[in-house]
Amino acid sequence: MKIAFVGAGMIGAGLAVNAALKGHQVSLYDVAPPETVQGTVRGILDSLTEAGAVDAPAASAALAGMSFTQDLAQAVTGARLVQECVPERLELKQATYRSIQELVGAEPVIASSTSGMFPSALAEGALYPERILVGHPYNPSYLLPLVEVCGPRASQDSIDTAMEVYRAMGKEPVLCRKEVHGFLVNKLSWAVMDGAIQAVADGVCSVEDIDKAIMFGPGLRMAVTGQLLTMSLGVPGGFRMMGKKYGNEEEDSGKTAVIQRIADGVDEEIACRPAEFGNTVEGVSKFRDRAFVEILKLHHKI
Ligand SMILES: NC(=O)C1=CN([C@@H]2O[C@H](COP(=O)(O)OP(=O)(O)OC[C@H]3O[C@@H](n4cnc5c(N)ncnc54)[C@H](O)[C@@H]3O)[C@@H](O)[C@H]2O)C=CC1
Ligand SMILES: O=C(O)[C@@H](O)C(=O)[C@H](O)[C@@H](O)CO
Repeated sequence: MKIAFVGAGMIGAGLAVNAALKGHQVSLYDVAPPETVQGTVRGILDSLTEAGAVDAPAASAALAGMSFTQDLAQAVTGARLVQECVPERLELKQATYRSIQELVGAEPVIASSTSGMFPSALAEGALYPERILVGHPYNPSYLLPLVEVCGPRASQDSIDTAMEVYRAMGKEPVLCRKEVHGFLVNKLSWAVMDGAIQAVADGVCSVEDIDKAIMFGPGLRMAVTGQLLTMSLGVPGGFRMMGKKYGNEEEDSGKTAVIQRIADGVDEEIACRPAEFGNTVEGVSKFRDRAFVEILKLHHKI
């Protein structure tokens, strides 16, 4: 399938490389000269090759499958999805969508990489607002799998198409059902950043120590088992027993319904995991430990 990337800087070029490495037809449109964008793409492919993520023939084939243009019509015509990655300016994004939809109508889904703008604001004034949603990636976009899809007012076909295209790019799309500040995890990422800044500002720790604390503690766990599964693994009996273990039984008594919902969700998450990643509590714990060992070896901690 053809996927177009409008704005091919740090984020757009990275996502375009993902799509090209999966064999899709990829077009990159930017106001910068094509050779500038090609240079960005080559740099990403070199990084992936040096890191052992791809081999040189695959990198060359990916580059050959990409077209670089300053002609928007050429870039977006025939695209299933247009990933918008222009600078974080609302008017610029809205003008970009109008230009795209004037050229190709409601054909492509338009997904914005925006860090925090709401899809309803982005779609204001659009010819086909139901085709506009957010597909928020994480830097470095050529490696981090997450794309947060958010579009409560987009059509179901638009949502389904975006999820399908991201999976075909090898990404891990998750659906953010409501327009909330920071979507699913930018909100958490910004909260961690604010907390880290405050700890340093208050003289509680150094910059290096707060980063070490995160990367060798909760950050390492989150990288392998998220947050809710992580906490569940730390308590015999799982999430249902958290209050008892940490002495919050009285406080938790008022949250029984949500704790039950989380515990049931963790049980389902474990059961739905592929066997090789562990689909029992014991299996997940063993997978977790294997993953920690590999990461800690890179940090020369093992
Ligand atoms: N950098 C990051 O860590 C992340 C950024 N984002 C979001 O992704 C979007 C892009 O950010 P970056 O890639 O970091 O910015 P960037 O500045 O690296 O790339 C933006 C690209 O857009 C091009 N551009 C400017 N005006 C244009 C126009 N009218 N039409 C087409 N292209 C145009 C620029 O030449 C540049 O190549 C922003 O909305 C940002 O908030 C999302 C996740 C992470
Ligand atoms: O951190 C990321 O890669 C993304 O969440 C982003 O959108 C931006 O970096 C944003 O967090 C900057 O505030």
